[in-house]
Amino acid sequence: MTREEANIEIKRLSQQIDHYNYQYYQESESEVSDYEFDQLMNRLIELEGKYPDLKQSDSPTQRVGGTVTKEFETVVHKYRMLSLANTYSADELREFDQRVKKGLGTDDYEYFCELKFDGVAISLTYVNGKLEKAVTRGDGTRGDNITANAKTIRSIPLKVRGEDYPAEFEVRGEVFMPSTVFHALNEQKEADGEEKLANPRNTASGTLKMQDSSIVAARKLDCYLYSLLGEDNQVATHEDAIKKIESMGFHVSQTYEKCDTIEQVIDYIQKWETQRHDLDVETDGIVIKVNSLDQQNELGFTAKNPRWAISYKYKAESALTRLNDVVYQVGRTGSVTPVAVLEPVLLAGTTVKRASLHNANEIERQDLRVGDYVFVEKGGEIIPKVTGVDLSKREESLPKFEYITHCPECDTELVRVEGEANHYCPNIEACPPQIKGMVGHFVHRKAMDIDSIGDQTIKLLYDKGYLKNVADLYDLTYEQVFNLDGFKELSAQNLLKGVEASKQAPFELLLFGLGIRYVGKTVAEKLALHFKNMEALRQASFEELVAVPEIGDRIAQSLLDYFAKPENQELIERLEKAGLQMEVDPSQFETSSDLLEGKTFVISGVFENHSRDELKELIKDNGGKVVSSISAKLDYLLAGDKMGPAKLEKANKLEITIISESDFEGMIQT
Ligand SMILES: NC(=O)c1ccc[n+]([C@@H]2O[C@H](COP(=O)([O-])OP(=O)(O)OC[C@H]3O[C@@H](n4cnc5c(N)ncnc54)[C@H](O)[C@@H]3O)[C@@H](O)[C@H]2O)c1
Ligand SMILES: [Zn+2]
Repeated sequence: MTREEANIEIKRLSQQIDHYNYQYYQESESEVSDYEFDQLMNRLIELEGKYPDLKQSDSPTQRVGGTVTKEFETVVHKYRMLSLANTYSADELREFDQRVKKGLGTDDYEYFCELKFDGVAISLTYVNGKLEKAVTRGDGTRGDNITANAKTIRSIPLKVRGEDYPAEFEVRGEVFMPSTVFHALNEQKEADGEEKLANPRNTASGTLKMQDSSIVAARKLDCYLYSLLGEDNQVATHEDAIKKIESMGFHVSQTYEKCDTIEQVIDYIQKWETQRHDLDVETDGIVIKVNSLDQQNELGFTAKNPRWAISYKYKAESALTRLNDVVYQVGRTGSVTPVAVLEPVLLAGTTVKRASLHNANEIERQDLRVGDYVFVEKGGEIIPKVTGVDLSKREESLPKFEYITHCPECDTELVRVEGEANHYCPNIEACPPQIKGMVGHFVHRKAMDIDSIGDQTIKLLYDKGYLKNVADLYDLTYEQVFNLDGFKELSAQNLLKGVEASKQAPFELLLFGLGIRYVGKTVAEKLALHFKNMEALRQASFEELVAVPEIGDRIAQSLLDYFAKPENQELIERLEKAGLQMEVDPSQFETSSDLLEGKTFVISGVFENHSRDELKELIKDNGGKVVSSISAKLDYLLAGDKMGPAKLEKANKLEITIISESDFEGMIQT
């Protein structure tokens, strides 16, 4: 390689890495696997090592990858928040150990091993035992002030436990979304016909950057702390620090271990390689730290990493195999997903024949072609995925891949919604998987709860031509059901009993059961409570819809589209004739009261449990009034986080009663 070639490659790699960093930290998206990313970074480090004079001062090898955003206040870190050097090999760990030994001039040192939690780094500052601020890592020097969001995380104490804490200290840790929470969220997304989230890390990262803390609160994030900083901590080792953090009431993972030698560290790594999958947090490796804080100081830092720590990353298992075909699945909502059909290959102990391909963009980005040799990876997800193409193995004649234009099930031309990656089959009324999916959704436990009808029965009914939409359920006759494969007298009666009982299901469940795009369970509840009955909802204009708290443009438009279709109107008429509940049960209105009769409120700041719109609604429902400016006549200032100082001052001057969200909740409790 000539110097000129090296120069070109360094520039290209830097640009690529900058792009992936931006996507990862700013947009919370991974376009390549961490392993691929780390390979690019290693290549850049290698080239810069060979040609030191070509190294740019702002090279990604010299900087922490993140940036600060405009949406939050910028805070300068008291102690810089750095990255960790990383490795995928035991030999490189042994080299790290040699460097530590040399740097300290002794072999009298210990290591402290922890799992590397795959979330978002956070710094929490406590003054006099109280949480003062929570800041993201940002570019390492400056981060985003996300205190309001961090306060919604239950395991972050607002006040530390006990009396034995330093006057001012900082703890650092990783905010993450527990795997169980992530999977539940995705199930909900699927049921609501929304695009699924890629992984817990990106979801946690995206959630922390939301402007509305009440959504953050609903997302149930968690946080493990793994570092204590400050002038007056009175700890000599990292181990002491972890124990101290724990005694102050912070959440600490119980997976750490102290090791005397690097070989013990390697044992620890092996032990957790498989066990880590049983934890309710995604992990991508191990962090190894020199235990003594004095020795940490002695070793110091490079521009980007501490010299006293390193991370060992587990490589996702990967295999190379031939892509034999691409087939397409049509989901309940008509969304089309491509699936790779592979030459069977052994991966992580199982034979893999199919893998997910995400979407058309992804296929195009990878320039994937049938006949290619592709890399298949099994990460934390259960379904393996295609992560790349081995271009060196491509036959010259392979034609470029063409994504289908028509539905494989009903041959309707596919559409693509702007801003969304997937194609859709718009033929909701007659596309077989969509009909079966719709009925499956309707009878689901969380919707109309007709447990006498499962997927198998739906298929039988559909194949006989008895079921073209959910209203047909209420026209089923005993003879039809009795004559189905595998049905007897009792099972047929049971099925019809279940259908009959569903006529009493509450209106909001029916609304959810209809499977209107973006109308999930909570949205259905909100709409039902607001409009009270089907007719009012059907008549509602776009403006009236978006005026309902938490109903955005997208949901409103979806409802308008739904009710505009004559076949949907007909469906609803049939359901009404069959005797289903078309209005909410009046006993539900008893939440409202006249407890706040005649009282005026100003709402300011950001709240933990409710959005501002919800608070407004609650005040109105209980007879109170929301006004916009503070005057001497005002009764209450309902104050959340980030309230403007001017408002506060004015309220204090006029001696207005300032109440918190929980004070308010107390006021409307009956
Ligand atoms: N796929 C992509 O597009 C892409 C893009 C950018 C970065 N990345 C990945 O991110 C890595 C670099 O990111 P980084 O600098 O945020 O992280 P890092 O891998 O360099 O590790 C540092 C971070 O580890 C975390 N951590 C978790 N558990 C810890 C523990 N027990 N002790 C200390 N720290 C712990 C902290 O958040 C800390 O900031 C890359 O190596 C790559 O794998 C991927
Ligand atoms: Zn179709």
